[in-house]
Amino acid sequence: MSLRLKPFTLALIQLGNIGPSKADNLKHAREMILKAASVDRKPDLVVLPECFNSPYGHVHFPVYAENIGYSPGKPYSAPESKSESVQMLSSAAKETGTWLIGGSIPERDLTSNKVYNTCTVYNPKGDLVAIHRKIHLFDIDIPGKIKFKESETLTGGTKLSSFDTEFARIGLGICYDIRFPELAMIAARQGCQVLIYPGAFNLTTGPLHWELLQRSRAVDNQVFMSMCSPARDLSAGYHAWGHSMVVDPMGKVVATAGEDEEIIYANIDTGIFEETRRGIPVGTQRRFDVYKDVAQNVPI
Ligand SMILES: O=C(O)CCC(=O)C(=O)O
Repeated sequence: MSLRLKPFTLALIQLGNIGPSKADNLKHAREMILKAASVDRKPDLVVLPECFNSPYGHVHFPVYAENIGYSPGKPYSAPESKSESVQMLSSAAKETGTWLIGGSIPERDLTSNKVYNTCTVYNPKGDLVAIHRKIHLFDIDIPGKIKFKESETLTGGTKLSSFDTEFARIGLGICYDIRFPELAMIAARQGCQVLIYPGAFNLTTGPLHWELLQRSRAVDNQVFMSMCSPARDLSAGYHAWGHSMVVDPMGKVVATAGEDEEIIYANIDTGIFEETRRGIPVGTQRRFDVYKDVAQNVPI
């Protein structure tokens, strides 16, 4: 059943000071969630970046990984979770009374022993209501620039994820997932009006692709698209691009951060959503009769 988009305020925390101490990372993230919520017009939804509790790199994932008590097909829980990150996020959502997309953390599935890059989502009561395991792993090699291979230690998720709030249906992805338009397209067709992907692009692909990809997914699907990055830290092993961003369904950047730690806010406006879909009705003009085979597995 589709759910009507209502106006709401989104806060993105471009978190800095992510170092080797998980306890310090969690403490700082918690302080920033409280700070993001302690403004006159409290945001409805607060978002953290990808890998906010650990340094970013495949060697770190297994070391920082936590079991979050999730088994596919079983109801989620938060209060019973033994994961210190889940406990912090759940209590911060409850304390602030806001929805919270808890960026992502390395997650270990105790049954399979596999490690995932996982986003967890909490309602204002602190219940864990959704999880997304990064589907497309960040394996790239641009000679002389950047080589990264998440698949050395991570396994890709196998499920699309979204959740319903009282103001929107929100589709989830993590970083590299944005390069695969199918994910966003399916989420939009399933009624998501807002797509939020915690991410951490880099200084090679960030300048060219970070904004381009978000504006593309927003325009393709006539949705709000947002990615939340860590702040740039040139003393860390991985240099994040920063520039956390919110794009509206016409492709306009409505909020953007710089490179440093910062909280940005965006008012999600239903007018532009409705006008875009009314004015450019691509949603009802698709020619599946012509491109019905597009979903076939034909490599480019
Ligand atoms: O796609 C990119 O260029 C960056 C992706 C990335 O940093 C990630 O998936 O963590």
